[in-house]
Amino acid sequence: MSSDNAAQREIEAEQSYVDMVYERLDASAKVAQSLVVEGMARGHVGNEGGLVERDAMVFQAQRRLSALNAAHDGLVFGRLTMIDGDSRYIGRIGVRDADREILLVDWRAPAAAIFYQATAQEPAGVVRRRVLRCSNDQVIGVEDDLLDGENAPDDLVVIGEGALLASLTRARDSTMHSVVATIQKEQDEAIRAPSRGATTIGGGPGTGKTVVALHRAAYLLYTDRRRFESGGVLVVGPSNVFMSYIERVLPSLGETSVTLRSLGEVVDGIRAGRHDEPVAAAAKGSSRMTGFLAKAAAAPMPGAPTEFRYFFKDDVLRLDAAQLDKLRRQLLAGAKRNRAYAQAPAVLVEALWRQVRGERALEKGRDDFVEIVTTDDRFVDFVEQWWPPVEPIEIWRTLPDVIDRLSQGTFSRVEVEALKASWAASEPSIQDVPLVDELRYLVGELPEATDDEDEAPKQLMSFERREREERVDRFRSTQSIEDDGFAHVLVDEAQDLSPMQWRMLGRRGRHASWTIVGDEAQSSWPHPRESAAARKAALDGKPEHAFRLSTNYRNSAEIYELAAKVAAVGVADPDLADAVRRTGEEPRQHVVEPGSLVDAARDAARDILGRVEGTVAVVAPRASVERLRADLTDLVAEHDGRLRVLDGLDTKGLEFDGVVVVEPDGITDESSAGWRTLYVVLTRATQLLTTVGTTERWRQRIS
Ligand SMILES: Nc1ncnc2c1ncn2[C@@H]1O[C@H](COP(=O)(O)OP(=O)(O)OP(=O)(O)O)[C@@H](O)[C@H]1O
Repeated sequence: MSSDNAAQREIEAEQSYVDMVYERLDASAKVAQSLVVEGMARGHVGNEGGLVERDAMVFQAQRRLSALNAAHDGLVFGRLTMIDGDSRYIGRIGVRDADREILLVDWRAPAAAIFYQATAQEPAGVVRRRVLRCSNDQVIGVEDDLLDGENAPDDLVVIGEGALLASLTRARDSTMHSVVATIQKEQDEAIRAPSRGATTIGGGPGTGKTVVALHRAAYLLYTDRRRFESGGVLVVGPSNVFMSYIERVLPSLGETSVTLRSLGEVVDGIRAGRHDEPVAAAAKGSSRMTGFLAKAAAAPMPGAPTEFRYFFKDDVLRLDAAQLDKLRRQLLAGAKRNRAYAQAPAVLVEALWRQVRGERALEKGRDDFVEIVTTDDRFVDFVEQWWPPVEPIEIWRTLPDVIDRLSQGTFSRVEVEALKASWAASEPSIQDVPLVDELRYLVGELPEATDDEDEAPKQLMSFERREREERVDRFRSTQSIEDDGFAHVLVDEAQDLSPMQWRMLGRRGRHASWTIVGDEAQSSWPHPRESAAARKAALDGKPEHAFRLSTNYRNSAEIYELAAKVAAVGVADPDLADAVRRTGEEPRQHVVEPGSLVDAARDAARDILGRVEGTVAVVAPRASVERLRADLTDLVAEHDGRLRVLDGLDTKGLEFDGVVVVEPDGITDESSAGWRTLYVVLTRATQLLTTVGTTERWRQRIS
């Protein structure tokens, strides 16, 4: 029998088992669907109990349905043949037959752990590990590992060269895929680590840190669904491009309840996608910002009145700037700015009452005075201007105007100018988001508005109702800070987090367990010590458990050898990974005249596009990427979806079959973290790498 025939026979045999599992999956989906319909019908009963019951039932059934649908593609991916002849099938979710017998073991269940843990040295009762390659519900191939040849029956068929290699050499597309069928032992250990304190996953580029962390999120949800689903799991990555790259992994593992946010989107209501230039970015990320922001959060809004005059019977009552300032401090000493909103009228009225000397007023007494003043539009208008409820973003907009006055000595002249220039753009950058978050916590929230006029803060009584609601609604465009906490926080590319970003995430993970993924050698943050201190504060004494991944599954050995030399310039003692896959394709380097740089980049991209099947990136320094993108519009359009033009920072965490690096010296010169950024860029390529530059100082430095 030829090996092709043998493989075909095995595929057919597996297909009949897989068909049976799909039949059961479809039956479960039908049950879930009918529960949704039944649940909806219960709503028509009309009483409150019926509605609550309906909501719970429909919610559960719909969740089950979406998990079943999400797991459909490639549902069955593994089979263990045990020493006693039994078989165990492993899949994205668990499936039982009509008699509740297990047909498919969920990959996260303890019974599936040996699928990942068994090795030829320690087979743990497994004779053969088989990976089923499927396209939707069709088995298209099998790849076997014989783990225990001595105990294998004579007729055991072993096919293929191993599933891992087959999966590593596939062409890359625009999204990351689950690696559930080929998780390696050291990766599995990090995935299944208990959820206590902070689990850190380190290792060089391409070692699977991201994909492992995502599988870990799915694992945690499986092991303690109540805790993690109700408390929430937050996954934070560096950029919007990165988030869309990873967004399909968890749904394909049947998990749809995880919150994915890029660093520019952590605060509700803000979607920032732009990086600041390095000087402004470093200043905004520094913990020196905290003191300045605290002052800005306490300062009067620009244009706030500095005096109040009030004519009352025989008196002219007056609060001057110094008195108002004192009252302001008194209010802020007692509560956060927006919380003090309700107390402001009382404090002002009290200060005015102390000035009353006229007999007529004194005779009528304090209560009469308070009643008259607080319902007088002149007073109400003044309070509204002097102590308005503020959105953090409104204070953020004042920063360029107050920085000179409020930050004396904290920032250098160069930093102040860079900050002002960056704030000239009307929308926040990625680096501004933690600043807005800091301000949210500094100013606090308004007390809940109430529909009952009597309970509403007094100062609003004579206001038009519509105006009040508008203001309060606007304020609420930012979610309540009480809702920020999560049960688990997973941070990817953590080496890049600035101190201010750590503070922002720390607030979300105060009571959470954490998974922290990173590689110092890829860091683009220039001040690691300051960040380490902020990280420590964010984790607040939680115990850390470290895992290190050692094999680079992404880069060819040829590409990684070049990149590793660049890493050694960027950081002392980089954590280098073992890249074992050789392709015979050495990276190419071209040096050209400045006038032909764009043409050379275009030629290199065209060449690579012709030699790989999957995605290609052209990567340039930040300062020139927009221009290059415009120059290459036609090429990008011609290769719809396969070619992207990016700057170095935007390539974080991504991978492409081919990469063209334009002007590497421009990338290393860009910031003090430039060499590490170049290391990141070079390690994005799975197969082909070409550099094109007008100079080659970087090559001389590493040779
Ligand atoms: N066990 C595995 N089986 C198949 N592919 C894998 C495995 N582990 C990792 N990979 C693949 O290797 C590539 C790199 O993985 P990933 O992006 O998670 O690495 P990383 O360590 O986060 O990299 P970087 O630090 O450079 O961003 C991905 O294509 C991933 O699917």
